[in-house]
Amino acid sequence: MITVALTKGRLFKDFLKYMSENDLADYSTALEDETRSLYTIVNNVKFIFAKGPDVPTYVESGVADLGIVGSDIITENPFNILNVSQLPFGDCHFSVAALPGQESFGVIATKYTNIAKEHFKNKKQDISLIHLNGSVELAPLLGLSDGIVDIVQTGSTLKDNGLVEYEKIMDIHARLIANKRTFYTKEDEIYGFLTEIGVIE
Ligand SMILES: Nc1ncnc2c1ncn2[C@@H]1O[C@H](COP(=O)(O)OP(=O)(O)OP(=O)(O)O)[C@@H](O)[C@H]1O
Ligand SMILES: O=P(O)(O)OC[C@H]1O[C@H](OP(=O)(O)OP(=O)(O)O)[C@H](O)[C@@H]1O
Repeated sequence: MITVALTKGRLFKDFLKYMSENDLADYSTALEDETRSLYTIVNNVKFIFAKGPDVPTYVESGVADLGIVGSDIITENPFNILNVSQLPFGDCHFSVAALPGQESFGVIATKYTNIAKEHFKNKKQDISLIHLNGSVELAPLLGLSDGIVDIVQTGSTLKDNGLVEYEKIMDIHARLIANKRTFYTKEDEIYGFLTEIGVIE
């Protein structure tokens, strides 16, 4: 049996859509189970449902063999894992955003402090960072920060809060990650699963 760590939110919905578009009804039907159970077994594959930032923790330790996670998560906090491939969903990007007319950025609020720190360091701009856990768009509206570094997908959250993008920092995609040891010790099962779901040929 192999174990695959998934997130519970957007990426999970994208993965289900990918499974149903690729005629993998066995998986999509079983995964659509509406109970609060945090794992399910389909065709000898155990899927566990975790928070995004915890997916690489399960994979690094080897209690999960594979994981699906946003590249934002593993860029913000590097893990000792195999970064196997990009998946065809979960596309979005990181941007610096602020109220229109903002002239300089001294204070930035973000959930992603390492990515923000690196970005401004590369631009040789001295900033202070405020770490928030969500709803970061509030910070410039309330004067807590001059701007934010955050994920933008449709742009609706920025627009609905009167903020604009100043700079795109990097693209984000869903990634398939694997444990460095079991990727080889469970090679047949892992390759079987990845071939079945069309991630490798
Ligand atoms: N608009 C978006 N906002 C945030 N993340 C997005 C967006 N669009 C795509 N993503 C991707 O989705 C990932 C989050 O996936 P998902 O929502 O399944 O995780 P989660 O841990 O269940 O979520 P949450 O943190 O919202 O509870 C992010 O790491 C990012 O790569
Ligand atoms: O460009 P959009 O399609 O509007 O998506 C971007 C928004 O989605 C994410 O927030 P999320 O809903 O995960 O909530 P959070 O603010 O609590 O992190 C992200 O932090 C933005 O706020």
